Amino acid sequence: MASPAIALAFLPLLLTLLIRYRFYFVLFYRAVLLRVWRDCRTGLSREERCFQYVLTNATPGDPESILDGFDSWCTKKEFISHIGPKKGKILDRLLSEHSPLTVLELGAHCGYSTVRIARALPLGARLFSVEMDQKNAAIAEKVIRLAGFDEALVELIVCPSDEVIPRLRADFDLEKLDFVFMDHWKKCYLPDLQMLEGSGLLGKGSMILADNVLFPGAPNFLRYIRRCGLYEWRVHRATLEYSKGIRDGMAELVYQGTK
Ligand SMILES: C[S@@+](CC[C@H](N)C(=O)[O-])C[C@H]1O[C@@H](n2cnc3c(N)ncnc32)[C@H](O)[C@@H]1O
Ligand SMILES: [Mg+2]
Repeated sequence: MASPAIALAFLPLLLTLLIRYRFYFVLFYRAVLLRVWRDCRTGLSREERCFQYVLTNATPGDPESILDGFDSWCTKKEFISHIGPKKGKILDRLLSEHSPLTVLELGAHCGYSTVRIARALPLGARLFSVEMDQKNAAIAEKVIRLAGFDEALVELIVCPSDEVIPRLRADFDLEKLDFVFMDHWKKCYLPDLQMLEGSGLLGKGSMILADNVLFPGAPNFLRYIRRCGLYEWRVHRATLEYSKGIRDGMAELVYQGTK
């Protein structure tokens, strides 16, 4: 007799939690449960499913239609953590304001942000995109070439960031990085930033844009940039890609070094 009464007593609390955290429940459903179910049903990864959709719906050589294909899939079908159209517009604006000639991207995944960056670069620019997962990189490579970008503009480096950063100067003939987009595992943001500082590739005015610093979050990275005194910085507040109601942000850093 006691259990229905206990259940009733907890009902308001349960409802409050459900309402307060509804966006996180939706994200968990879309990013985890739906993904596992579709992986089993199709025998494909979510990246492969997404790529198949883009391939059938986008126009080769047209980066806009490729980005639209990704956005449409990720909004209507499955969550994939591309930067997405809303935060993507902040990235677009910063690129058009700074016209960087040498760009490093950490975490290409399926190549969505790679295409987004490449299409905004001035003539003669080079984009080095780093992705450590072989399967993701294989999709990214196809997406980049489908968008019409050749290897002179976009070079995909299949390697963990901490192995490639120390080799950038010698192996890729780089003197200075004008723009770095960080969107790989959040625990790598701080060590990779410090490795970039040590490499001498950051010069006065080099910009670093780091995605998802509020969700999933990169607290050590934010603490460091607040204290180190090497950067002018701000956080662009936004919502998580392809989600409503989950607060996220991108950190924009401008290196104040002397080079
Ligand atoms: C959030 S996804 C990147 C999304 C992509 N930037 C976009 O907006 O379309 C993160 C990717 O970073 C890759 N990654 C994570 N840590 C890495 C590292 N240390 N070095 C290279 N790639 C890494 C993962 O394999 C994954 O594909
Ligand atoms: Mg991201």
